Amino acid sequence: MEIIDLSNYKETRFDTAIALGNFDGIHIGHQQLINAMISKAKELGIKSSLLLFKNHTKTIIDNNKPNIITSNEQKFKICEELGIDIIYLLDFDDSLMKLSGEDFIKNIIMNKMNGKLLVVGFDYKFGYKASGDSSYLLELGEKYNIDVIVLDPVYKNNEIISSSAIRKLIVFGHINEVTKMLGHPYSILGKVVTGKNRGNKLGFPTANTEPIDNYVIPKNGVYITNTIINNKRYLSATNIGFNPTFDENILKIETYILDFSEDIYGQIIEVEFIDFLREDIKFQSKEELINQMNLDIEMVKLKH
Ligand SMILES: Cc1cc2nc3c(=O)[nH]c(=O)nc-3n(C[C@H](O)[C@H](O)[C@H](O)COP(=O)(O)O)c2cc1C
Ligand SMILES: Nc1ncnc2c1ncn2[C@@H]1O[C@H](COP(=O)(O)OP(=O)(O)O)[C@@H](O)[C@H]1O
Repeated sequence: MEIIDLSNYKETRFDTAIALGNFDGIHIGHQQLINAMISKAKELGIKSSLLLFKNHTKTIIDNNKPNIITSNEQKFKICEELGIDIIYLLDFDDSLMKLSGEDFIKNIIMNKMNGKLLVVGFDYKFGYKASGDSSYLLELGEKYNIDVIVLDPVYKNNEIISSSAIRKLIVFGHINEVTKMLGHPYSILGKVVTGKNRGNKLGFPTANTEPIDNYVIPKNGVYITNTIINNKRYLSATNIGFNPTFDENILKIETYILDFSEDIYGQIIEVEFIDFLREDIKFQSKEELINQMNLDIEMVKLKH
């Protein structure tokens, strides 16, 4: 897979099929759309691609940094696994925001990417103030001789699978549902930072992580997780909360990694959420907390 930054680039080597959208989470609906785009691209003998914005469109439109499910780095990895040929990256800036739908198709899709086929979801919106919808895209496709495929929504339990539905499920800690809708575990990439140095003394050192992006944070509690360090996956238990036993006031995401004893301060690790175990509790003593943590680890071993 090739990653191409379109800020100072123009595709002149080949024609492309392009999936358009935000693709936050790359959930099973997104995956179906991407797979449809890849098979059609193969049929036509052109390259399969995805257009992503380097920054979320909302950061420019209303100065709002929305919570995300997947960072761009994670999207690249999933796209590579799906078999996409190219990821195009575009800065979403003021001038791009103000492009009309028609100019977006002419200036970006045609002139910069040699787009011959566009695949979008039923609710795709484009152009200044999201004025263009899928039927307008079909019209423009006719006008400029670009194939356009609009796909129907994908349902799970009578509900449309959407990034916003998944964000809510994450916030409520419904991890099983999240995994079913995503088709892969929800995971947070974070840098290991120092904490209060209490973990080791309790017999449970924890890697405290500072998320690398503005992720949706699951509700406070203890989770069965997998932690990926240097491409190796370890079973782990993650606590999200304010350490109520110690009356702290900073939200921490901290992970005890089973069968592990390395110093990983400063490293970027990935924590995959597998299941919710229990609520965060204020214990009366350190000993009670340690007893409960031992039980948690037993549960992690049993349930994973
Ligand atoms: C599996 C697990 C469960 C935890 N559960 C709780 C809890 O219920 N209540 C609480 O106050 N802290 C809980 N903690 C957090 C500990 O208080 C925390 O790891 C300890 O204070 C170490 O903090 P430090 O990383 O700043 O040194 C839990 C930690 C782990 C790894
Ligand atoms: N099994 C383990 N799980 C998590 N971190 C571990 C483990 N073994 C060693 N470590 C290291 O120990 C650090 C955590 O120790 P801890 O006493 O909890 O200190 P801190 O309060 O700085 O997090 C981690 O950041 C990591 O570098």
